[in-house]
Amino acid sequence: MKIRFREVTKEFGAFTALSGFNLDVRPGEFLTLVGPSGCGKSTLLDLLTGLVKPTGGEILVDGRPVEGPGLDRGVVFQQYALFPWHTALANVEFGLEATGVPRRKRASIALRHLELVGLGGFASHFPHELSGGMRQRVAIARSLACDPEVLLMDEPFAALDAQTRETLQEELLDIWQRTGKTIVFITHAIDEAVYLGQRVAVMTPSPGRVREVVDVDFDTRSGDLRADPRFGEYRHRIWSLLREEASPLAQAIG
Ligand SMILES: Nc1ncnc2c1ncn2[C@@H]1O[C@H](COP(=O)(O)OP(=O)(O)OP(=O)(O)O)[C@@H](O)[C@H]1O
Repeated sequence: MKIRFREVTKEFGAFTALSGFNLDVRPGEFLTLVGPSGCGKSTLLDLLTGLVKPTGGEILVDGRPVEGPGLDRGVVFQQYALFPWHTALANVEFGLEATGVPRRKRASIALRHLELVGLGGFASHFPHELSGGMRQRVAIARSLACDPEVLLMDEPFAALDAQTRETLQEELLDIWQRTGKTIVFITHAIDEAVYLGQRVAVMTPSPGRVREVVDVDFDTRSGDLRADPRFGEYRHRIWSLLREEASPLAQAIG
């Protein structure tokens, strides 16, 4: 297994955010994680990056406990987190500085990754000259340029309009297929989880744990997956799981 969460608990003072959380992620897998607001999705990602320590249990990457942040794990957040005073190229290069890549090599690696996300012609643009979708592409390029084995994504497309979001979803699948990265992708959106994930881990409300992992098994990932009748079936299955877990009040008003 690439990543293992074993009986992970996370408490913030008296509040338990995660309890008995178990999940395995396979090498090269695209796993999506859905759950209600506040169920601990972002906390899980913080644990996986090593920015936060679990209260109990363990998180293993390649069989080794996560001790802190590492270049083997790249992160893309909802907010672009680009430096406004740097060009797209310099933003991607910045990520490479930490990896010890010699200065003269950084520009060519950065450009190659801007090309990978379709922004080869925008290397000298500043973030304010780019659309939201383009800025998020730069953020993805910056993470990929460091060549992490695992890409952790926390609602990276949530702030984008529907059409841009669908375009970026397609592009991300393409990048995943080309690079073979292991991707853990957090989302609120059931459609997005089904479209992107080979498996969808459905979480319970706080304290979060895995309710069920749904295998999403399309014959092929090419073509319009959303038009496949099975897309609707998976969507409904996940919706039902989330609804079963919702509070009686939410069910009554929902
Ligand atoms: N540093 C912290 N101190 C105290 N409580 C925290 C802290 N970080 C998170 N929490 C709490 O832990 C719970 C889980 O938070 P988290 O952000 O992981 O949820 P989430 O599933 O990502 O939510 P959303 O989908 O709304 O982004 C929330 O109730 C939150 O208030």
